[in-house]
Amino acid sequence: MGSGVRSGTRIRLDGVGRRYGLRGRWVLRGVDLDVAPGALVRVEGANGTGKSTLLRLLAGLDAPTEGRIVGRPRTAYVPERFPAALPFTASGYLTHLGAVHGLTRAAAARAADEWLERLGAAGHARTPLSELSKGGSQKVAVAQALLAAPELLVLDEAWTGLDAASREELERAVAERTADGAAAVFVDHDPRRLAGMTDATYTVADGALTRRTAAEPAWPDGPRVAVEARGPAGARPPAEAVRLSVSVAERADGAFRLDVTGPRSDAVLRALLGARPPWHVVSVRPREEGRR
Ligand SMILES: Nc1ncnc2c1ncn2[C@@H]1O[C@H](COP(=O)(O)OP(=O)(O)OP(=O)(O)O)[C@@H](O)[C@H]1O
Repeated sequence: MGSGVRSGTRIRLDGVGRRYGLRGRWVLRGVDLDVAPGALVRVEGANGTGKSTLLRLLAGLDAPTEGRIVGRPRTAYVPERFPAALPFTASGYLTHLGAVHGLTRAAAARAADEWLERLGAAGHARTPLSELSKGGSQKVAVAQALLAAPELLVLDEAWTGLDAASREELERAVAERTADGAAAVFVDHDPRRLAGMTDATYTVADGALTRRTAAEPAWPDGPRVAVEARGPAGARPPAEAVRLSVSVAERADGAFRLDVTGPRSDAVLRALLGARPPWHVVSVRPREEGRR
């Protein structure tokens, strides 16, 4: 699925405030946030603190009451609640949206089928949206967001209601998008969601947004994978593979060992195999405990 991330597609919130109603309390105030291409950003906070408000602003579905939003990457959004009562089948709806995003009808239909397949919902392609289960309509919500390879993916509790396999698939899809240079901002109640991959975590509290640093190491412990690969004589591994790895070491025999967190391993392998000339992947193994 193509990447198509243009350069200069960052989005920045400058002193953004939002309140509902003229005299409503400020849900958010003085929020500064810069989301660069390729960044994976987690937003957390207690219930009702304004996480969804922030995500809707990022998605361009809502406008700030004060302050400004600079930059508008091609954006896709998975809402907390998906309006599933539209008069379409799953595949009809996705094809329609794909066409709205600028795909030809044939390409849109193909992408719709591919995403439904990846999310384990191919059997529901012809099911009317109104007849889908909660999990089924969540898969459609996720598929509509991934369909047109957005430059900014905004996910509000997008994993809620998905089965284990499609939760993993969504993590993989987010890893693929960010590896392709897209940014992603997500809220999820599970602290392990995309652990080891997030570039920054922000907390919303009392209307303010604060970057969390000390409590979260950049590369939390988690299952890791050691990839051994060999390239042309004297070459360093492709920059993209290095960027996505926790560590890179050259061995005496000239092969490289890249330590990677589980969710990033596919993207690292793609970077190695997609290099010109491609790298030869010698082995991919779970990394032994105690050798971190
Ligand atoms: N359209 C709206 N009109 C009026 N008030 C709103 C609207 N949307 C949100 N709010 C209020 O803004 C505050 C923040 O809501 P928001 O949904 O952004 O929080 P949240 O952190 O996402 O909450 P949760 O974790 O429960 O989803 C809440 O007090 C909510 O009632």
